[in-house]
Amino acid sequence: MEAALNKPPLLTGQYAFFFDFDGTLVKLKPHPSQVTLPDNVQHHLRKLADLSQGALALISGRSINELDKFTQPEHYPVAGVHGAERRDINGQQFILSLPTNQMNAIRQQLQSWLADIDGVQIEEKPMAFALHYRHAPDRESWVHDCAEAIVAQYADLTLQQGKCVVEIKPGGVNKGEAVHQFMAEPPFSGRIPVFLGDDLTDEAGFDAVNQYHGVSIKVGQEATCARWRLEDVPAVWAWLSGQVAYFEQQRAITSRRADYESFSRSL
Ligand SMILES: O=P(O)(O)OC[C@H]1O[C@H](O[C@H]2O[C@H](CO)[C@@H](O)[C@H](O)[C@H]2O)[C@H](O)[C@@H](O)[C@@H]1O
Repeated sequence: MEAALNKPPLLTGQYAFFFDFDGTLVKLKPHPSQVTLPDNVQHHLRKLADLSQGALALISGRSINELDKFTQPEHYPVAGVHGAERRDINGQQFILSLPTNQMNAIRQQLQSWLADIDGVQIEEKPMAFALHYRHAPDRESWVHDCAEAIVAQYADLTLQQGKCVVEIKPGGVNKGEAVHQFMAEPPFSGRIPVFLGDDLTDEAGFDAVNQYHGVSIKVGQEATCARWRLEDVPAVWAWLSGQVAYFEQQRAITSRRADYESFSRSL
């Protein structure tokens, strides 16, 4: 583990919240379809979005469609596939798509190399492929070779490493760019960004947030450019619940003070 980082301080200002999904809001599971977002965490996310005037977004390697299934009925502002797709607070979508014939050719190549390998899973997204080897650790280097061979054929693609996964995604997109795009528009602009994430793809998000002198929070023990650290997913849940409780208390105090001032003016 690198230099010890402290737990984040209690946040007391006007913030914009950015959450990674897998390994941050939900515990990692053997298969991508097995993760669940607990009801109380959903509840706290909803409250935090309300308390920050909607300045809360998910920024994930998963597709927007997938993320919406986990958070329904809420449709948060969201960046999916590491920023290749994004939906703003008004529901407007910005999609960087790949040509259909390119997606077809990649799918075919990946299937011919990897489809019958036990424990390797090809996850297809609208403009990317994630190659999972959590259940075939001895195949890691073969999976990486295949991903590199694909990327070598297309100038518009790049690799993204993750936990037991290597992804083939469009070049030039990353979570940092997604943070900048959200921060340029309401209700995020003018607020201090906070980003929580656990994996390599989140480092670009931390870097962007650090540029705003914001609050970057690494979940887990690996090396990072984040400035604060939380131990694991349950620690994120506890932090979220504590922040919501604090903001609610502040809102109640402000409202009582307003009542009192209006009462004293009426005397
Ligand atoms: O950016 P994230 O929200 O963290 O998404 C990153 C990738 O997460 C998923 O894969 C990871 O989580 C799975 C479920 O716990 C786990 O089985 C897998 O080994 C991990 O790599 C998701 O499947 C990918 O599409 C995301 O890009």
